[in-house]
Amino acid sequence: MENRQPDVDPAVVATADDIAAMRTRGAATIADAAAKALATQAERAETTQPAAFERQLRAAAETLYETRPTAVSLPNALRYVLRGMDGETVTELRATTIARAEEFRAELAQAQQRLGEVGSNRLRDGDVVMTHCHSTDALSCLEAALEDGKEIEAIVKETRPRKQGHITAQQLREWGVPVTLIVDNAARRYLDEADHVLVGADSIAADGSVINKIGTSGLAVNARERGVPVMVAAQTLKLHPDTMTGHTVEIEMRDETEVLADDQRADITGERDDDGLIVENPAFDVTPPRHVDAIVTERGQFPPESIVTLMRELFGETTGEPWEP
Ligand SMILES: O=P(O)(O)OC[C@H]1O[C@H](OP(=O)(O)O)[C@H](O)[C@@H]1O
Repeated sequence: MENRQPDVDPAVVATADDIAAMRTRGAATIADAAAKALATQAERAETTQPAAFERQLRAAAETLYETRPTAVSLPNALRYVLRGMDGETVTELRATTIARAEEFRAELAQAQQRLGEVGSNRLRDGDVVMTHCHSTDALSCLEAALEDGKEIEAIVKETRPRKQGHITAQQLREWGVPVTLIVDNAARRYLDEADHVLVGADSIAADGSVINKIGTSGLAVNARERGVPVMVAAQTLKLHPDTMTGHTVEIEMRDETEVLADDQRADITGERDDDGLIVENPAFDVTPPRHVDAIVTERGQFPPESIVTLMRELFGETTGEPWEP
């Protein structure tokens, strides 16, 4: 990423690059990396002027924010850290910002653990869980169930195009969970063997819609038809405050080469200079609340339609860009 903000520390730009390229990915992991990057910016900011310090922190937040548009955990993290930046001097501003970032990261880990315990209560000994993509919140539920001594099996969707299902399979096998890996197209067939669909979320809208990895909505529709409950594991950090005031969540469109490599495109188009072949690569889709049974958070589980009450409690009616004072 080109550093258009001269005062932004190279480490922050590197974090932003990693998020944009998905070397750092997953909504919670992105939030954690962003908070850490703001702490680094605070540590390294070279100025004795409080106003310049604040400007640099806001510029760093903007650089991080511009990486990927869908996971609201990113702006929520930036907003949380910047709201803790307080003091009359650079020394005070630096200390409060770093402390706030550390507090955010600790709370993130705790929330994920608490959420896992709630989600685990929905799982019974011997259950088979179908997963989509890789979600640390969803895995936390499985980890807690295993710690409770429950035997769990998993059907893991590979999740085209980036195949993050492999990361899920790797983690589950490390924990000793029997895993059946399937291509996405086989999901409906294998739903007959599943007791739950368990997915994470990048954002939750005020009406209870779940924005998650592309393919989640089709899976949820099929699960409903088969009578398999759909459980969404999402820390309250995934609640999207702007949706309370009518905004929609932007769906990230990623590069076509994730779907079709250049040589594969050439196989299709041959010698033709073919602009009639279009590849679309949306990273996320929207699952309406009627196809979701429960949203599991660190504050308990909620039917999707009631999530707005929690959002009001947590955010009030305030929104705005994360770097705005
Ligand atoms: O926060 P946790 O639960 O780890 O992940 C939540 C979601 O983030 C991921 O997005 P991507 O892979 O970054 O595009 C997946 O869609 C996953 O379900």
